[in-house]
Amino acid sequence: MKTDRSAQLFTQAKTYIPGGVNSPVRACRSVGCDPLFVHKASGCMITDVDGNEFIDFVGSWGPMILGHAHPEVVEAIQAAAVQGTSFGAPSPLEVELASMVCKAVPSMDKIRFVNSGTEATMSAIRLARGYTGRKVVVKFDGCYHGHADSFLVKAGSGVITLGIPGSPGVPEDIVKNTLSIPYNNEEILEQTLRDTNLDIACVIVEPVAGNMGVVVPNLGFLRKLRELTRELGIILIFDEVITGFRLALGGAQERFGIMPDLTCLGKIIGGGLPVGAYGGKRELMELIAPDGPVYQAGTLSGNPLAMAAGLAMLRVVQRPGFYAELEAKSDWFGAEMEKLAAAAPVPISVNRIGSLMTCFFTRGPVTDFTSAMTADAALYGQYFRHMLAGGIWLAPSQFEASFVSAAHERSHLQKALDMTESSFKKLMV
Ligand SMILES: Cc1ncc(COP(=O)(O)O)c(C=O)c1O
Ligand SMILES: N[C@H](C=O)CCC(=O)O
Repeated sequence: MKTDRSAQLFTQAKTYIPGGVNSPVRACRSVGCDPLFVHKASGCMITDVDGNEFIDFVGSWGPMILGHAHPEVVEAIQAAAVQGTSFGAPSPLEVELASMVCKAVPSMDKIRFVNSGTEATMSAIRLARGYTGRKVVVKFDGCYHGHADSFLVKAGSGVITLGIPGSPGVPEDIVKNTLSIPYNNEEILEQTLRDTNLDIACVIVEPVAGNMGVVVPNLGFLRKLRELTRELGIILIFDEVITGFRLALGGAQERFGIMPDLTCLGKIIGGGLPVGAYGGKRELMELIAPDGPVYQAGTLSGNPLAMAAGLAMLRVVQRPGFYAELEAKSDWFGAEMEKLAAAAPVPISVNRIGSLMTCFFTRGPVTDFTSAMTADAALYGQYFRHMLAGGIWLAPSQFEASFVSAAHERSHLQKALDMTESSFKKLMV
């Protein structure tokens, strides 16, 4: 594969940008190659600056549920752009998207738009602390909630990929108010939440973990989490930045029938433009300024281009049969992957729910951070490189999700399966 132009750009990028990238996992270090620079993307295809074409299973880390450059999304952005790109004042599109999201997400009465998933989670824990008057945030090992100080404790995503245990620059005083406990472990959960020495304001959870690779929760664990937090007056925050509008129109909460107090969103609701949001019960959301004293603001929040893109995307996903179709093809794809994994020369464990999947290079089952960490990241690196050479664009880390989109047709998925079969055969232990 010719990669001269990407190599040139990477050299130039490293001169001006730390590691040559604007988000660490993109540097592809854990999979042993340099990043390819993207020229364009359309549907489920992505084309690099050297003209190589790939079937994309990253989808910009989740937002592109319709595939790239969906005509209705592009048209909406163009139409919004000619009216002005930011006003710093309310505009009608925000109201329309807010009402659409609140109607779709079962537990959400009110919503506040921000500019990223990180801003959403950071603001949600501030609100939880403001409401309860308590300090401690409980999270789960291997879950990732963005890069705000409070979350960089046993975090997932790039933090695992790069093997960074915490992060310099995050004061001890902040970290001591974050408690990270194992995912899917009801006993430790109950012990922790009932500990009267802890001043717990909230629990934040990915209702399906996507940032240590995909880890599906035991329903009993999520139910227990809901019961205990309700009983103990602790705010339950679902971080649905990945799962929102992906696992169902109403996200994981609709799929599992478990309602949090606050929900964080991002990715799909911005149609591929920078966005985040948090929302929930009226009584909580009315504490946010200017209605209440919990301050949170943003120059570009409710940006008209992001609102227009999000609205266009959400209109499409609400069409009859959208999720049933995405689910059916993901089920078929996942089942075929499981057959290939079972026949592979090395142990591989496939975790999947709906259109989210991770092949862990370990015997499994992978149910939490400890079992995810038994995966052989070097073997994943080999797999990644074989797949890339065969025209398949996967997440450049063992500890991330793959995403199937509405734009993937059976032929694309079959090509990915064929490449997977031959890549598995080439793996060298
Ligand atoms: C579950 C989850 N929460 C929060 C974030 C942070 O979102 P962002 O990268 O938009 O800040 C991400 C992704 O990065 C995520 O996957
Ligand atoms: N795992 C992250 C989002 O879900 C990956 C995105 C990033 O941090 O670049």
